[in-house]
Amino acid sequence: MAAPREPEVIRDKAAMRAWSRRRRAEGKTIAVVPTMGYLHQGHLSLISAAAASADPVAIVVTIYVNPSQFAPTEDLATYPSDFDGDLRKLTSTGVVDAVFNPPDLYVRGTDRRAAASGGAVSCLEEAAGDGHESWVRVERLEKGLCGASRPVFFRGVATVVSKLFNIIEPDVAVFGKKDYQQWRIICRMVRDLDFAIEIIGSEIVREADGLAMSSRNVHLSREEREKALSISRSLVDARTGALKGNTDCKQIKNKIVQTLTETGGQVDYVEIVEQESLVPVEQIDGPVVICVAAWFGKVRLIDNIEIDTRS
Ligand SMILES: Nc1ncnc2c1ncn2[C@@H]1O[C@H](COP(=O)(O)OP(=O)(O)OP(=O)(O)O)[C@@H](O)[C@H]1O
Ligand SMILES: CC(C)(CO)[C@@H](O)C(=O)[O-]
Ligand code: BAL
Repeated sequence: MAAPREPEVIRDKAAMRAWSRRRRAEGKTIAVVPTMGYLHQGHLSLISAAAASADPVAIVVTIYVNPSQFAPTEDLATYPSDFDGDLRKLTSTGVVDAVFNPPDLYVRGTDRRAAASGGAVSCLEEAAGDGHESWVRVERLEKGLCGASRPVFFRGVATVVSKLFNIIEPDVAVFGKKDYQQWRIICRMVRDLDFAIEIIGSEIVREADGLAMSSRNVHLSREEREKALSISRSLVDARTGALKGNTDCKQIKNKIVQTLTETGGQVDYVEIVEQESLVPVEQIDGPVVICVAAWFGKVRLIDNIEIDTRS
């Protein structure tokens, strides 16, 4: 493990771009790990993947809770944050060179409604006149799964990630497969819009008992957390069953819904889709991923498991 080293904290877009260009001029590959902070081992695994992606490499971790990916009914206001704790964790890795932590990435404009809420609108839909109005959409991939219940989510993600790419100008960007649809959408966006950036998808990091690590887990009570283990357990059971020949998707989905519901979860969706296209399938006979979103108390959790019955 590398010796602890405190990263440089950069809050200004122009300073960030200038920093990246200096590092590139020194011959370094720039790798970025976009996050919303409140870091855990899942995030640190993305940093390890960034460190392994090139040599010499300069690693930038972004910490920015992007308002435009939250609908007004969602949890922007309660999203956990602990910048000092994050900085300590990043320092302890010894490999992070810079943290990009901008106060705001959007031009708010002078629209009266946005100004009335201090410009701090949770969804930028209302920004009008001279405010932000340009959006990146990955039209088909954004529709299903999380896109069905989070209407502005992927538009906000694709847009803010494009902005981060334009500011940081990375060669490599690392995303977690925990947010499977998000990872696939970013891959498609980079391909379609000719961003010269290699996207690395990094495996899900779990707690010892199987729960996928997530910043939002902090909001689970002890009982909710125990019940939420039914997500990873039902996914592992489904995979074991599929590898033994139980490949009927309707049956598999019904079983997962039943397990989650019986343990007190409220299911948002359970879907079995092709890994790259995210098109739903009826039978598992190629590379698929089972994706789940479910509420435990006030916390919406997502998880997934990849299955390839041919391998
Ligand atoms: N358990 C995990 N394993 C691997 N990658 C992860 C894990 N949790 C988050 N990531 C990845 O970290 C990046 C930043 O995610 P984010 O900051 O939203 O954290 P998060 O834990 O997913 O938070 P939440 O799900 O509560 O929004 C994303 O690419 C995400 O997929
Ligand atoms: C990619 C991201 C940093 C964009 O805000 C966010 O959606 C996340 O943390 O997964
Ligand atoms: N990890 C994805 C960020 C979000 O849920 O808003």
